[in-house]
Amino acid sequence: MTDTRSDAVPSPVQPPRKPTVIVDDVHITYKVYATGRKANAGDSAGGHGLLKRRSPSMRRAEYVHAVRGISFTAYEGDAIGVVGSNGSGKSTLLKAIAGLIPANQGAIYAEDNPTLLGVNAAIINDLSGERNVILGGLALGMSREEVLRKYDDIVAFSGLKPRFLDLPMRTYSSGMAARLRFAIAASVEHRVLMVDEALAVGDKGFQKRSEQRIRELREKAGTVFLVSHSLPPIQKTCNRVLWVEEGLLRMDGPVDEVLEAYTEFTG
Ligand SMILES: Nc1ncnc2c1ncn2[C@@H]1O[C@H](COP(=O)(O)OP(=O)(O)OP(=O)(O)O)[C@@H](O)[C@H]1O
Repeated sequence: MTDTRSDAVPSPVQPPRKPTVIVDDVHITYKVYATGRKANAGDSAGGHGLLKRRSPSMRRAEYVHAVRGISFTAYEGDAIGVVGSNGSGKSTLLKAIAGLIPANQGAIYAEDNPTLLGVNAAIINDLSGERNVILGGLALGMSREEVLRKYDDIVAFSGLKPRFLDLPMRTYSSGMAARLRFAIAASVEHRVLMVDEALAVGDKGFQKRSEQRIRELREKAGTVFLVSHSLPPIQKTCNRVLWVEEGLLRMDGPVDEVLEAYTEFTG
């Protein structure tokens, strides 16, 4: 439509921003089998219950509608904070964007393969930190030579003392393991990187390095999603925030505006 008003000021022409992720009316429902007493009410004919094999028909299926019709578009250069109460559907949404769980309804279009980096990301606990760096790098598409070239930087970024690198990862604290995972993932340039709570685990130095890395990824026109219950990392790195509550997108907008409303909501 043409603006015919004589006082209309022509806006400067901006190059169109390129979408990297389009989430279109996505619904995700988990089907869970309840194993509580009620669910096993028909299961009382003999046996001591706990270890007894139950046929699926005897278990009560329940449905958790974790994401209920969320839509938004992310663009290159966006760093998007994702906030919301516990259990509101943030991780479920990111897992679906990463292609780890299917949407029951709606569609997700993503450029490249979005990488989800979570505190629970796969790591082989019986292998040493060193082996995990190499395997993790290979899994992210680096060549062996590339991983070896970046190895020292990855370890330095993680802030782990080198002696730990020879030990199996099961001997690491959860914070140490999360730092190493972030360091591995941050060594690759991602078009779409999603970080779920990983920044909350490190000390101040690690948090600074992580925030800096997120800014760099964003400057290189990647898209970063950052789920966090701690708001300062979002304030420091993001240009936009999605607020998810009870599976619905409650707000999508500039950082200050959304965080102000969210803080008011959470008290
Ligand atoms: N694997 C699963 N099976 C069944 N229900 C699940 C599963 N994962 C999550 N849920 C349920 O889906 C809903 C959303 O969970 P989700 O983990 O996405 O929330 P969240 O916003 O990331 O929470 P938090 O901030 O506590 O990490 C919750 O009700 C949760 O109980």
